[in-house]
Amino acid sequence: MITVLGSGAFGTALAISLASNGPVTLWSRDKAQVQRMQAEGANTRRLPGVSLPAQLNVTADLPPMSPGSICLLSVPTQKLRDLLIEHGRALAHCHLVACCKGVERVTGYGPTRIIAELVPTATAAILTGPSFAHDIARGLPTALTLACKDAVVAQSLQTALTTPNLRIYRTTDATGAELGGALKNVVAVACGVVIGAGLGESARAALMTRGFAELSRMAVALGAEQETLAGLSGFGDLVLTCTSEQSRNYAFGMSLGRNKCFDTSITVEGAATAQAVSEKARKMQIEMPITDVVVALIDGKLRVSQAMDMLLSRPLKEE
Ligand SMILES: NC(=O)c1ccc[n+]([C@@H]2O[C@H](COP(=O)([O-])OP(=O)(O)OC[C@H]3O[C@@H](n4cnc5c(N)ncnc54)[C@H](O)[C@@H]3O)[C@@H](O)[C@H]2O)c1
Ligand SMILES: O=P(O)(O)OC[C@H](O)CO
Repeated sequence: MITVLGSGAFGTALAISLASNGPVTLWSRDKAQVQRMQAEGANTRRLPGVSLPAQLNVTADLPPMSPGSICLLSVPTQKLRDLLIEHGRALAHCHLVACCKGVERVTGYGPTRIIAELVPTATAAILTGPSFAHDIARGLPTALTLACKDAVVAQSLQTALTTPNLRIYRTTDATGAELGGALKNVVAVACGVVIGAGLGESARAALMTRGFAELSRMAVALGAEQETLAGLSGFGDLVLTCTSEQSRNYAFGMSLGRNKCFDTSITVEGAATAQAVSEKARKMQIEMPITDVVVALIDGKLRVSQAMDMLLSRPLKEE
């Protein structure tokens, strides 16, 4: 039995897809939301228009976990620590699969390191790659990367999480998989700004390319393999997130580019990640000009025109 913790858009979508293999439990901390989902047979707040299958049990009571149980942790990265502080003991001997993309603002840690710190007896893994919750929930074909440092566990999770519409690849490079997924969100915010401000698709293509160079520089310095970054969890997700208005990071960037407000209740992982990574890069003396500009725009310290001037006036160099 697979348990998904967190009944937001992504957790619900994964639970729906996994239910085509067998029974799945979807846990939410919010009793009222559970009652609504049970009554309506859908998660109308986060995934409107998609019915919950019969094999999916929605509950506010965390079921007992036997050793080796698979638990997907689908909450925003900035909330993962709170979830594990509250429920880590119940998850002590599970395979914990982070389903979030970000770097923790306060510590600079990625999801697998947060798991390792708070639940050291569990196995930490991450599921990431180009995928919109609505696409997965509607049964559209999607390919993701499952990363776990333990090759044997990686293989068993790959098998368990593959469904008719979810094709899972595996890697032991958890650092590469989680950094690619986290850092592409920052580039997506920047691309949204460019399109929102009417600067054109050529500028976006340049930003995506230089953004990929920037995220690779940082991720490799932190131990990622370049091959992983060029795969689904890095380049693949960068392409999706930087080109679709379905992306919340991209949509947030567009609102910055248009000088419009954005609903603060919407999960935008790239904002906190940009701040965490910009600080880390400064300490490591790694140049991340796009990330720095995203932070300055979010903080209101730069206008879009000034940001573009800063990026375009950098010293000329080899590609
Ligand atoms: N939505 C997508 O299309 C998509 C696709 C791929 C990956 N992701 C990733 O999935 C992660 C979650 O995103 P989402 O779209 O599901 O967000 P969401 O905003 O739809 O849902 C977040 C959920 O987390 C719950 N939550 C927050 N703090 C919690 C806590 N302490 N304990 C228990 N539950 C808590 C909230 O109640 C909410 O149900 C993000 O890292 C995102 O990058 C999302
Ligand atoms: O809506 P976003 O921007 O959080 O993107 C969702 C996924 O990460 C895309 O793969």
